[in-house]
Amino acid sequence: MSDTVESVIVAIDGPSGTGKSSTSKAVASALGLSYLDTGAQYRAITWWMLSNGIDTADPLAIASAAGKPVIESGTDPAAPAITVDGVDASGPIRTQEVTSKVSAVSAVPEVREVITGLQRSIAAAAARGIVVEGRDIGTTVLPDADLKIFLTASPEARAARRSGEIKGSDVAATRAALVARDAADSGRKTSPLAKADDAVEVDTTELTLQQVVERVVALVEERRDALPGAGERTAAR
Ligand SMILES: Nc1ncnc2c1ncn2[C@@H]1O[C@H](COP(=O)(O)OP(=O)(O)O)[C@@H](O)[C@H]1O
Ligand SMILES: Nc1ccn([C@H]2C[C@H](O)[C@@H](COP(=O)(O)OP(=O)(O)O)O2)c(=O)n1
Repeated sequence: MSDTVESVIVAIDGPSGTGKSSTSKAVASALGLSYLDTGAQYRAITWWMLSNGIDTADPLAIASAAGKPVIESGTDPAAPAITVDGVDASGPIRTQEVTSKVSAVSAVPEVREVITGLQRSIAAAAARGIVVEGRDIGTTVLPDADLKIFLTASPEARAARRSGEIKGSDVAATRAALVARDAADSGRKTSPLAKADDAVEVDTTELTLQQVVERVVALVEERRDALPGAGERTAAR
């Protein structure tokens, strides 16, 4: 291992409830990396559209408004933060209303162009490296990431995890909503949810969160040790 710790970019993609957010935050904290929740950004723009009376069933209206909101993401894994036009949006982006509209809004190419640009500039500014989680990070946003992980889990496990977060929620209804959102996210034309050819797939169905985190941390360390020196690497990019 070299004396200097190389900057490393990690992409973690997968469907809802596979453990992307929990794993990414824990891996970033363990390795001293920045963290970016790209789903929160799509939720934030969706919240802005709803708050500003934009019809989320009208792709043209969404497209023409896509550049208006100012979305800022914090990158501290211990304190994830997101603001829209300077207002804290971390609570409102998790409502059922936003969850039910986010796939339609995030399928609009103009929205993806704006948000993808933001994501690339945040990743480029992360001096020690970053863990970026989403749906199209390994395929589209950061195709040169040093390590790509694709998390999966059975729909049953994912629904049980998600319903565990909301008191009194119905597992069958949660499962149906998850499967519908995955189908919309995987079926859209512009950068759908997909596993990159060079991603490492980790099925988390039978693993604890701690086991997933340990596996990903080991993969990052292995990859980081194999990276060329910082000088050579900068020149190569
Ligand atoms: N391997 C795992 N085993 C059990 N529960 C998990 C596991 N990974 C994540 N969870 C839990 O499942 C829920 C969804 O995880 P989250 O990280 O938000 O998934 P995603 O970001 O992929 O939607 C959270 O309550 C989290 O604590
Ligand atoms: N890179 C990304 C991240 C999220 N999205 C869209 C599709 C997802 O259904 C929504 C919400 O993502 P989020 O990661 O918050 O979803 P869950 O945590 O699984 O509920 O955003 C996307 O299109 N591309």
